Amino acid sequence: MKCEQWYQLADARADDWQALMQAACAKREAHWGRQISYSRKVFIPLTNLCRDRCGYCTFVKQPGQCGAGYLSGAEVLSIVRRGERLGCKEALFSLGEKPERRYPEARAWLADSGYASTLDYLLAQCLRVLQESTLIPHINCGTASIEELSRIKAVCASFGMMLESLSPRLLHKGGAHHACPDKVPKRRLATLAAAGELQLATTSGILIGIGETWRERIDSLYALAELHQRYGHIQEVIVQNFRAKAGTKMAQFPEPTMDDMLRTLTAARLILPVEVSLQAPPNLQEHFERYLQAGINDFGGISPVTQDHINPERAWPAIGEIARRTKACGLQLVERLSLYPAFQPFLRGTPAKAIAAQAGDNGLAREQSHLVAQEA
Ligand SMILES: O=c1nc2n(C[C@H](O)[C@H](O)[C@H](O)CO)c3cc(O)ccc3cc-2c(=O)[nH]1
Ligand SMILES: C[C@H]1O[C@@H](n2cnc3c(N)ncnc32)[C@H](O)[C@@H]1O
Ligand code: MET
Ligand code: SF4
Repeated sequence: MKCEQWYQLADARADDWQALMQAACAKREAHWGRQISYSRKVFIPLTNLCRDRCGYCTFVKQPGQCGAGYLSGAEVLSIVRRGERLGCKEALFSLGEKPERRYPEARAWLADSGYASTLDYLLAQCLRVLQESTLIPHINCGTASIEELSRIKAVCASFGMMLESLSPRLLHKGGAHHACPDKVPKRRLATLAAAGELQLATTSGILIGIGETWRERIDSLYALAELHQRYGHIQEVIVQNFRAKAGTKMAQFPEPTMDDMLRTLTAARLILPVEVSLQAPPNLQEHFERYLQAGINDFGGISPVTQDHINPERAWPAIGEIARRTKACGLQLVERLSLYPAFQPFLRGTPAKAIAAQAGDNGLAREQSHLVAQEA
């Protein structure tokens, strides 16, 4: 289907969508089979300070609202050790954008600790996790230059940055991305392209229901598909539904419905190349198993240890519960590693060794080496 035809589906009838959802499921099954994956992770909010002000975000804090401003090395390691004990494989470092450019407090903390920037501190913590634990960092630090990304590549297996939306209107006064230099679509696209140049396995995605139109949503999906066609580095695309949060500028903004999610996921599955994993989070909607009917093959990072620091009021369903509801849909929930196997050749040095150690002894074939062998 052409881009123009997707635009026109904005006001399609339920019947039309039924057939498209079936096509999305058939496409999923042809490549991913009947297995739906998730990654067992710990979430490490290295700093809640951020120079941006997204209208939907409760993660962001001001100096004085978040202790020292940064987690200490000991705090990071303590989260990681708890994760190791519960079989986690991924350490998701998620943090605010370049807070030292906004806050003297952040600059002072970094200088006292011997670091020139948040990125330097992040890289030091990731290296330590890589060297001293069995977990592998997945870094979600926002926009970055190609030089920064090449340093990032040395200490992780994969990088994540949501495109969010290509809509430039969201940057206007009253929009979700007003006063957010790091949410300018061009800068997001440039970061994703630089990751492609470096052959850094990348997770991206869109946040839906933040004021974008259906057309803009389709444009965002096409932009991600084109990036992957050009560089081959997009390992997964997340379609995440906006949740309104008290205390934010968008507290009264309407949330996307289940139908919005199903239609967007269907479009994503049919627009993106099939080898790009399609992920939706199970904790942001009651009947998340319905996403399976729109062609997703992955539920993303789920933690038995930490909360979802981005959506702290939305507890993850227990992994057993997700497995049960997936099975009731005729599919099987399986654990995967943070890096998909097609991307192992991207890795060099320490991250390559770490992934080989995680993938090496699971007794599965190479193409399934990102899956964790199930108990008999
Ligand atoms: O628990 C969460 N994990 C989030 N993840 C992690 C994700 O669920 C997986 O852990 C990774 O995709 C690795 O598989 C993100 C990763 C990104 O690269 C970009 C955005 C997100 C957003 C979230 C999120 O809101 N909550
Ligand atoms: C880490 C990712 O979490 C997403 N994110 C941030 N705030 C919210 C919210 N209120 N609802 C849903 N997703 C959110 C953004 O897409 C960000 O990139
Ligand atoms: N601040 C980064 C971003 O918005 C990381 C995720 S939000 C904590 O892209
Ligand atoms: S979503 Fe990320 S960039 Fe936006 S305010 Fe929150 S921490 Fe900052």
